Amino acid sequence: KRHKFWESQPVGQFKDLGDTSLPEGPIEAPTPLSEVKQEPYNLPTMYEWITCDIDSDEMCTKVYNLLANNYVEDDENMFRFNYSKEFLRWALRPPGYFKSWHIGVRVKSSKKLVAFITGVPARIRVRDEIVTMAEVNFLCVHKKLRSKRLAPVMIKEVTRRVHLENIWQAAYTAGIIIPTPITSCQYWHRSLNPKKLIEVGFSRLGPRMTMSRTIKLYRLPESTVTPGFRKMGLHDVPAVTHILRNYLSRFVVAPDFSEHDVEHWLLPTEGVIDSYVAESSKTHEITDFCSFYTLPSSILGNKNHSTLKAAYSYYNVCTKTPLLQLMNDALIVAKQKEFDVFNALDVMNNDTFLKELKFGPGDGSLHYYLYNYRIRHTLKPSELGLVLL
Ligand SMILES: COc1cccc(CC(=N)NC(=O)c2cccnc2OC2CCNCC2)c1
Repeated sequence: KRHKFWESQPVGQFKDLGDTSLPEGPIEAPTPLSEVKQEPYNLPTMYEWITCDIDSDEMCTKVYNLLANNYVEDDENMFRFNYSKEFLRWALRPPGYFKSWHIGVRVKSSKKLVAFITGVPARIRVRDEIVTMAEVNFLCVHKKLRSKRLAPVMIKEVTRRVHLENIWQAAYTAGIIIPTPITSCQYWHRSLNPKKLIEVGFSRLGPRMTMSRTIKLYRLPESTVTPGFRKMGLHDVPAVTHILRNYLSRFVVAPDFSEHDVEHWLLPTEGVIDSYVAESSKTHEITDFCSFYTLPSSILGNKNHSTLKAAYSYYNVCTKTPLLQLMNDALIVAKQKEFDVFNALDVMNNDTFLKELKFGPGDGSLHYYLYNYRIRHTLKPSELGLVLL
């Protein structure tokens, strides 16, 4: 398949798959900062670049509305991600973030925001190398401006601004296959509110299943079972960082989280991120940890429901409690918080609980990519320890 743009970029090329003579690591060397293009790429005449200050409620609302109306839909165009403003502020302002990497395109005359792309800095370990990368996300072009080849120029502009900060690698995901996935993950869904999921067409009643039998199948206990299971607090950051770093060290690609990163990414924020620890009553040590983020979807064209409340598995670590039991407790608290569905990818050790906890396979894949970094062999999802938002 012709990938005009991606065949011009420093990414693994399909033709290179299997060529073990190519070294693992950066594909192109950094260029001297003086040689990085100083001015923004050209846009079609009537459009201009803007840096989106998401601290401003007005700008954050414009970004929210652009995404809510034009961002990723499922394959059957029945649902569209509906990231909240609080979620966007959390996702885009981690330690060391750059405002200049929150990039918008607007119509010069009307000042209407018509496209968006972002990067946030992250230290990512690839095998034994820790690489500071940009995590690129939220690439969105207004539905009315599709096929104007805006996406390539937005990708080049975020790349240019990342280069200006002396960062030369990036990580990103997509639901489509472009050159070249480092791994391809399956997504799985665990019904929490099966009646609503069937009403809105997210799920279908199984063969030889009635609605009441289906509701009974997915029923969960009212309360969690793990002793010492409680919400994570600020004072847990050092212990959570310790067990999380140890756990993530097992994977080929994983974030290199500091305590400061854990404080940002994993401390509970209402309606954005939920995280729980299991504290031993005897030793008071933190033995386990689970977390999920809140990403609702708009339901397109259902007369009774407008929003699907979805939880997405984030990072989970077990040192004492069986992962099956810890994740069942995560399902229980998600149900208590009235989520309709709990989603997970088959990354890390998730495949050990998905089927047993009654997750069903989703109808698509999520592909992970690195920019300007070659991985010698495509990874299995279980070798990946990175969850993007
Ligand atoms: C249910 O509403 C949807 C609205 C839009 C798209 C999809 C399907 C889909 N593409 N799902 C995922 O990509 C996905 C499924 C399970 C876990 N994480 C996921 O994506 C995350 C991570 C990548 N950025 C989007 C959120 C579903």
